[in-house]
Amino acid sequence: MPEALYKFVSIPEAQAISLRETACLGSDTVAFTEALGQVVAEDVLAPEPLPPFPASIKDGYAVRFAEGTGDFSVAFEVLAGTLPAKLEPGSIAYITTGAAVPSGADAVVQIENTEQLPPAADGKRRVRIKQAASCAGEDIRPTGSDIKAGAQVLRRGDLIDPAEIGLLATVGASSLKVVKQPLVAVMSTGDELLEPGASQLDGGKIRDANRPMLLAAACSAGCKVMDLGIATDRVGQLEQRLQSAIKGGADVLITSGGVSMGDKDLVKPLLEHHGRVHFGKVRMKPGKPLTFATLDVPCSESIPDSGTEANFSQGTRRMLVFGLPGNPVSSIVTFKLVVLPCLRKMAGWQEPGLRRVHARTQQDIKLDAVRPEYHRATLSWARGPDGADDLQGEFAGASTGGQLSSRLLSMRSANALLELPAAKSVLPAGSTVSALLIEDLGKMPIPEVPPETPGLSSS
Ligand SMILES: Nc1nc2c(c(=O)[nH]1)N[C@H]1C(S)=C(S)[C@@H](COP(=O)(O)OP(=O)(O)OC[C@H]3O[C@@H](n4cnc5c(N)ncnc54)[C@H](O)[C@@H]3O)O[C@H]1N2
Ligand code: MOO
Repeated sequence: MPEALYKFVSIPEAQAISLRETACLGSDTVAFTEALGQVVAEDVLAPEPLPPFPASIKDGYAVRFAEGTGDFSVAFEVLAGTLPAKLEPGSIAYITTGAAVPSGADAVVQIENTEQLPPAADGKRRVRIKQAASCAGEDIRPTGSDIKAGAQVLRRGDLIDPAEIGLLATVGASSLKVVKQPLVAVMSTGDELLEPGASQLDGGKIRDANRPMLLAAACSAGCKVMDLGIATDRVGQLEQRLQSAIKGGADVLITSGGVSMGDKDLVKPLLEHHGRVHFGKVRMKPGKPLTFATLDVPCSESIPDSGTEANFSQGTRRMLVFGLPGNPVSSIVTFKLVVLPCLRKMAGWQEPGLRRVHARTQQDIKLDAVRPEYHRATLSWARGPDGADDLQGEFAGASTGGQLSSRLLSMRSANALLELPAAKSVLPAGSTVSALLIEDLGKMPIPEVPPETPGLSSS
């Protein structure tokens, strides 16, 4: 059915429908070093306490707290990674940070609070404790004070960032169960498209921007990808690539182009032929013809029938298909708003939606009379009214300029989509709007600090 005959859905409806059709993938066991960006599928427990022994927090001397200040002979040295002897009364032991505190000692005095004395007649080192430890246990990490034996260090559903990799290493979890990464196939459609490496643009051609961009977007969402190339506007070409996605085991197929009203907009009919189109028109700008379908396709791997090795039955599986509009900005914006939450849900995220903050607009913005707009903007942190107070600051949302859905430059350095209502009016600069985060705010630009006015600087 042509786009005109589809019922409009809103973006929240489109997100709810596509998420409802999306299931979390199964789990895989992987080496912990390969797990970055994935979601943990089982709780991870610490098999032993950390530190596994009482450990010194400082370079200094292991002492008996009750013996206080005075001159002591240094009985032995404890270096990190060695096993100490017992400390007898009346002596102290040199110790380095992280080394095991000898039994008999119950505090560590840092080097700064001691003084080297001339060696004793038997050649033993002697040290003066000038300032005693203030309590028993000072500068000692007790056994298990960082992590108790049996403690849950990662919970099912946690996302693995570098710190989690460090935790897995700490507890010796050399492999673990994680939710599988979705396999995402991407194709571009359109007779006008050339490979990005094409040196000349003759005869009405342009370079294919969407496929590399969407492959990169899927990669940065932690997915595995399959590049299906460019399909010309012919049913056979689209069909052949669809079959490649199915045979290749793709969980998701993303197409771009060919979803609007033209004679050559063939994606919707193709998806209707093979599966169920859940929506084909979304009340949003950019991205109106966004299309979502589910296809029940043969499993790429044969499933062994119970017990009999020789007998394999062919099951079916669900493949999601997102037909994104061809305009490059519409493609990437609909990817962020609708595809990304589904990829996250498949990968095991508990809260797959985009995060929302408030931002103050920096320019007047003309609103679209009919469609709510997702206006590309760069958020930065604006300081409070006196220009110095970070705690009273807020996000400033600067428009990336012309918002035509062909102008990919409007996505450059955009880290948020301002959610603007449809209205026949202009939203004045200084308005507070909600903004959906589409990039890591840790990379947002740092606003310049205004130069100090002479004579007004605070002391
Ligand atoms: N009569 C109507 N025409 C259009 C309507 C409409 O409601 N009535 N909607 C417009 C809107 S809104 C959009 S968005 C586009 C989407 O169209 P398609 O998804 O069918 O995309 P194409 O027509 O194939 O391409 C649109 C535009 O984008 C360029 N393009 C396509 N693919 C790529 C690519 N891989 N890399 C770079 N650029 C690409 C293409 O050359 C076109 O300029 O439809 C409007 N039309
Ligand atoms: O929906 Mo389109 O993306 O306005 O050009």
